[in-house]
Amino acid sequence: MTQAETSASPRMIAISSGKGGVGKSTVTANIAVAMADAGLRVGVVDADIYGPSIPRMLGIASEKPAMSPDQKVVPAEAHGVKVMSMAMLSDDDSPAILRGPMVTKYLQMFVRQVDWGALDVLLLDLPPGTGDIQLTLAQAFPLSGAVVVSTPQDVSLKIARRGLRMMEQVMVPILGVIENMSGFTCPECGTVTHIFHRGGGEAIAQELDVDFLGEVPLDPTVVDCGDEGRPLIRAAPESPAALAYRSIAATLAGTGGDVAGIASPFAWTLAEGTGKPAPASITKGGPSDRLAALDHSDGALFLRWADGTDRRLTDRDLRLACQCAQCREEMSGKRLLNPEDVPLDIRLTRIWSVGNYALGMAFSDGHDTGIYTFKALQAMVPTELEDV
Ligand SMILES: Nc1ncnc2c1ncn2[C@@H]1O[C@H](COP(=O)(O)OP(=O)(O)OP(=O)(O)O)[C@@H](O)[C@H]1O
Repeated sequence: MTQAETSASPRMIAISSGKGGVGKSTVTANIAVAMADAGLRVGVVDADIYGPSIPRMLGIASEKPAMSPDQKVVPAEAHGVKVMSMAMLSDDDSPAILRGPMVTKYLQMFVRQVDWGALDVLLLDLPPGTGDIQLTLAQAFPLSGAVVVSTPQDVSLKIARRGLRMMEQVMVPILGVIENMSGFTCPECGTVTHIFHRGGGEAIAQELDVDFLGEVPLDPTVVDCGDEGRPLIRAAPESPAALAYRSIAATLAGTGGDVAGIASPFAWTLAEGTGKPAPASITKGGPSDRLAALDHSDGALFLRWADGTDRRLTDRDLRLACQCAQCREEMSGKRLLNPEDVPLDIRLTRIWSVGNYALGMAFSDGHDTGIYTFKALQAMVPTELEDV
């Protein structure tokens, strides 16, 4: 039975890198084909909106995509992999002028407005870096996990470490580290020689307690393959780099990476009773930082965590705890909201998921800019008595 038959949505894996040019897109294209060869239904979102290269690497012609009868974009398909990329929508140069919020908008469209059909895995080739765009993307999608690609050089590994920390902050599980261009494959005899310091990726993985997924050697054929639109895994399937791609793909396809807890995204409108997330199963000793159930009654929100513990917080306590810039001074953390201005009968009106790590909440006073991290919700103690 495939993954898609057992779960409604595909496993969404982000392929990230702290800096550009480390081979993130090449890795994405090759492991996508390796997964498709292994029988998985695979999609790739080329989220590297400023330098989309997946279509070229997979030999996809730059034609405007067709629309499905229900007005969704039909993804391109090559080597058994479905692809959506900015390169398919515009000229090469135009994406660079997009600002951060537009990038997120486009990418949400790439995930939700594309006629993917049934998929087992959706790989997201993220833009390089650890800035706002990457953070927003990690928040916008219910990612099952992220992979960090790095090269063996010290500076690149330091940057990879930053990328891993960023994913940790937004509670995206890190599925592992890939070291690319690790050693040189001789074009004559296929022997791999380590020209840079070896083992840095593995050391970072160890240091941060995540898996080391493998090392892909530097192979001049990779460059020609990328330019010819034929991934190495097809052009030289027995080369050391192709073997590495296949082994990484097998590990990623096999590892859980599924997020325990209620399915996201969701948006629950309390008055209408629409969009309430279904409760998820609870495992003894399960993760305490995943939400397993949400309920609301008598002016209070009930939260149950995946380890079985729960918490009841009144709507007013939640409104008072808002950490947004209107309610808290950013630097000092001082509360700007006067508790006397918050009516005793204030009510929650909407609750929605923010990535895998927080809830957004709207209240009957019209306030809706607060983001409540699971961590903050767990640490909350009722404040109403002392505030009134
Ligand atoms: N293992 C490898 N051996 C040799 N060349 C490689 C290898 N991996 C990637 N390359 C080459 O390195 C260059 C950069 O690769 P790629 O475009 O995949 O990097 P990227 O991290 O996605 O870059 P960007 O910052 O543009 O997103 C390409 O020319 C590619 O062919």
